[in-house]
Amino acid sequence: MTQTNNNMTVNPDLAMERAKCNFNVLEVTHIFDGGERNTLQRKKIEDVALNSGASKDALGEEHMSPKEKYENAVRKSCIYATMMKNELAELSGLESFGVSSPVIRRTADAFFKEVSPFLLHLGMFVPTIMGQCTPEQQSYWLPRALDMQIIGTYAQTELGHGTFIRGLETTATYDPETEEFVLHSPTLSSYKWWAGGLGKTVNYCIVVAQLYTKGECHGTHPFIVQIRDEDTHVPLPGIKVGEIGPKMGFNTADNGFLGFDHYRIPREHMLMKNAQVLKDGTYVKVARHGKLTYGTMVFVRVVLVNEVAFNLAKASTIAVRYSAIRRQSKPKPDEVEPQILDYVTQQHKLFIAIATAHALQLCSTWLWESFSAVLAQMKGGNTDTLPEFHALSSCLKAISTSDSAHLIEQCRHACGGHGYMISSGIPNLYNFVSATRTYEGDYTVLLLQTARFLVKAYEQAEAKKPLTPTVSYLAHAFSGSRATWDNSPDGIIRSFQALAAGKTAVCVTNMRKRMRAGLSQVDAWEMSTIQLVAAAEAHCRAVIADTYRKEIVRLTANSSPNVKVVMDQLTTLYLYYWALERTGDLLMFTSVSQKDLVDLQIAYEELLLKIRPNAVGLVDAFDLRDELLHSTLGSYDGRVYERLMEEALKSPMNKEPVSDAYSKYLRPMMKGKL
Ligand SMILES: CC/C=C\C/C=C\C/C=C\C/C=C\C=C\C(=O)SCCNC(=O)CCNC(=O)[C@H](O)C(C)(C)COP(=O)(O)OP(=O)(O)OC[C@H]1O[C@@H](n2cnc3c(N)ncnc32)[C@H](O)[C@@H]1OP(=O)(O)O
Ligand SMILES: Cc1cc2nc3c(=O)[nH]c(=O)nc-3n(C[C@H](O)[C@H](O)[C@H](O)COP(=O)(O)OP(=O)(O)OC[C@H]3O[C@@H](n4cnc5c(N)ncnc54)[C@H](O)[C@@H]3O)c2cc1C
Repeated sequence: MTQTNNNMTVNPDLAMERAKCNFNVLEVTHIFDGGERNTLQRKKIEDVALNSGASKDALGEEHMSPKEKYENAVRKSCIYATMMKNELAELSGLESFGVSSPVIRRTADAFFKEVSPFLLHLGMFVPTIMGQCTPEQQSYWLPRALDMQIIGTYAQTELGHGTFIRGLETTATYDPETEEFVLHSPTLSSYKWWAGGLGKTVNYCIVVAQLYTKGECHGTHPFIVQIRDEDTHVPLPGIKVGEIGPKMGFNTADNGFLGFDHYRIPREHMLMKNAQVLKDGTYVKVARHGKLTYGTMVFVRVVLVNEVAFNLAKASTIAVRYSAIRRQSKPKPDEVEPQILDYVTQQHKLFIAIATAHALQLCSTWLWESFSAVLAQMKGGNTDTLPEFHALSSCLKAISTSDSAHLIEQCRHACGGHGYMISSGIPNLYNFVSATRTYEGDYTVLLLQTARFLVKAYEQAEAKKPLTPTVSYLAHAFSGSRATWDNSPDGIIRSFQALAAGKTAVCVTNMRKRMRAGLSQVDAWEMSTIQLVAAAEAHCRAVIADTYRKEIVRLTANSSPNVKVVMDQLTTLYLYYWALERTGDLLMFTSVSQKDLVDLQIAYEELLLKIRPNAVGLVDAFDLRDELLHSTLGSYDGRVYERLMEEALKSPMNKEPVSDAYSKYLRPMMKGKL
């Protein structure tokens, strides 16, 4: 593994762990990166972007005021944007800045402990222009956006509605006299709320509003709207815009609010790929599927699976390296205190995080490829695969973000008190990832979208109609007997599928019973939603397990024997872990016995011991440079205590020997003079 400083002194425990590792770390790096070519390209990009030191701050972000933090984030965003235009675009094989790649996104993380105020420009503004504009509109807006002559965001959510897009209240009313749309915020709850970069950074945004023309509402549509002067950056007349205030994370993203007072924009500023308003106000629907205007959200849901895999890889790197250098307690009085990584409970907390990072990384690549295939079909006018893809991307977004947030928090627990320090890097990772569970579609809401699809697929299976690939297992849901338990990887995956099918069947049966008892379809659905969410979760676990296993078998076909073994151990660990988490369900829907489960628990514990010697090698294989980790606990050299002390000494509280608070409050109080 290449490090920036080859002469570093490494903590002896970490050095010992690296000597113990029995597989070729670089080979696993290639698997995680999706091939040797990608690794080489990533390293080149990282070298150019990070070796200059431009990502570093003189004073840690955490010691800055909110205003200083924001300004510093803008400063570094501009440096990074300029690098991307100049050096990085060619290196990454991108034609121009803006069409971001995961590697470019990841490298940017070295510049920000929280996030860039440009995240929404790259993440949603540019993709919406690419996905929702006509070719003419694109040729006008895209070059300006890619060149950062304009900076934009995506303002959909309002104070009153986020989930229920059809309930948005902002109106865009067409005026044929002037050939303009009049944007208006009729109520407080209709104010746009949350859009990243809106508070202070952007001068344009995509606004999602209810379209009215000829007195008729045609539902929500996207518009491109200038909100600040291109020269002075002053908000334009009719625009009320500001920043929404401190949050749990995302504090450098200047999330904002936005209101319109009869604000006029040209007709051409409606994004017209999927629907158009002609000069005379006639509404023309172009798209063959009603939900294509939700396309940017689907894109970001796909991207997020990769994003959280990366953040989980970071958290597990920090926690595993720290657990290798940390020694605590003395279970054997005559021996030295063990590394905390030797505790089986610690391995139970951490190895699933490593395995999940791999599982999600591989699923994200597979999901991206499926997305590309769906997009290619849609280009030819065929939207048949969209419902399945919507169901798939919804559940993968929900489960990947939720599992990653949970496991990052588990990594923090694994680091004891020091994990609670901002300088450990884990709190910022958690704050970032826990938000991903909510934004771009809340966890429960998205799983219920998948459940809709599962119920329909179940009914198709019942009617012996053909099923789409991700739910083909439902065809076996009507055998009448419980699935046969078998603890081989394929056997466990079949059991996960049986759980998903069984849970879906229970939902359908209960809904039908409730409807027979007099409930409406909507109420019967509502009463079953706890189980529907559980069914969608089970379906998603089956998809992840199946994809992870198949991809690892494929990707390690030519690997060296020890790499094959360790990758197989990780996938097996993932399967055992989730089987043991779902023992109740397995007992309900498969033939598993109490003895089978006791045996599985023992096999799981033995697997942890087998993985233990390679644990540091496995996180080294994520190949995350120190600049990306921002962590006192997780650096490659393991100088944990030195770094913790160095960081503590940087605290502005340590600048003066006696705090002003002493003379102002403590002394008067102690002397009875307050
Ligand atoms: C380069 C980038 C690098 C890195 C990126 C890193 C970070 C990310 C970048 C930015 C993130 C930061 C900020 C976050 C931004 C945001 O959060 S933007 C706002 C996002 N908002 C949401 O996600 C709202 C969630 N709500 C919805 O999606 C929908 O409203 C809904 C809950 C799905 C329901 O919609 P609706 O009420 O209109 O529909 P239904 O009546 O329930 O369903 C009707 C049928 O339509 C189907 N459907 C719904 N959605 C879709 C879709 N997207 N595609 C296809 N089909 C869809 C639905 O299944 C129903 O089908 P039916 O069952 O056959 O009837
Ligand atoms: C950090 C961050 C950044 C964001 N950035 C942007 C941005 O740039 N642009 C933008 O437009 N938006 C942005 N958002 C908004 C985000 O998309 C919404 O917050 C998200 O979609 C959830 O919607 P909501 O807030 O309305 O939650 P709500 O829908 O009010 O959810 C609250 C609770 O109600 C439950 N619930 C709601 N509806 C249902 C239902 N039908 N069935 C069962 N349960 C339900 C949910 O599960 C949840 O438990 C951002 C949010 C965050 C946190």
